[in-house]
Amino acid sequence: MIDIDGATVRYGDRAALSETTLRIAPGEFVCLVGRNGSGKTTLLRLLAGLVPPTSGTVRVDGVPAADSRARARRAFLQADPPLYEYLTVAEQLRLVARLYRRPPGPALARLEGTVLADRRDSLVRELSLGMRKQLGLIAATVHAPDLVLLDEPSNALDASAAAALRSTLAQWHAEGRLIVLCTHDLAWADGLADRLAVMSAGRVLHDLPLDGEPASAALRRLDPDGLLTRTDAPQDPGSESPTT
Ligand SMILES: Nc1ncnc2c1ncn2[C@@H]1O[C@H](COP(=O)(O)OP(=O)(O)OP(=O)(O)O)[C@@H](O)[C@H]1O
Repeated sequence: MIDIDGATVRYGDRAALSETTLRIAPGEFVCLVGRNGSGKTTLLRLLAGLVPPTSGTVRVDGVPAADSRARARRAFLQADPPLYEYLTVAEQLRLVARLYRRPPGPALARLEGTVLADRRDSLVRELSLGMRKQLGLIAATVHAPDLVLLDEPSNALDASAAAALRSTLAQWHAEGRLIVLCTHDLAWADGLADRLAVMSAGRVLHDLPLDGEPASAALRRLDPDGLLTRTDAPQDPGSESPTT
């Protein structure tokens, strides 16, 4: 269970999140959408315990997001995953598995069927961005987390890696894990997400259940001119009163 209550995050003078409130039940799959700079990554970083709220609270299963009990059950796939550049692919996974006191075998087995299958002995610094993303996802989830946070996970993936990721996410969702994914590609929500959280100017402006409807259709009804997601839209609707 995620409970963000009136959370503000400031970077110096700039409020990246402004009194944001969002609740997500166990097992839900929520897609965060919104224009560049609307606060999606900051919200994920807040949930990952990487930035503290300047005011307000963020709790994961009743404990603050930065608490080690929350960290042990959570994975965060960042847009460019932090990896040890001078380890090989296999060494990276062995190291992370060891840190979580897990056997490395299941993580290494997940390389099969990916472009990394024959790159186990390549240094991480020699991998392409799409390869790094695939390795980053396996490394971030060696501990079978119940809460998975993903920042633009499909960016740089080819069609086959993107399809594999979708099927992994569908499986995790079916297993009851809570998933929060931020994306500019609304098609990613289709058939996967239960809800869209539409962000603007540092707030969740709309919390939109999908009920099986394609995300683009649901969003078009709410926002026919695309003001909330188009990067070339003329004005920022986040200055209006929030409605949910
Ligand atoms: N480390 C930082 N220092 C200062 N300002 C930051 C920092 N990170 C983000 N911001 C600011 O916070 C606001 C929200 O940024 P954030 O990265 O959360 O948006 P986003 O919705 O993820 O954007 P995008 O779609 O472009 O990835 C922006 O105004 C951004 O300039």
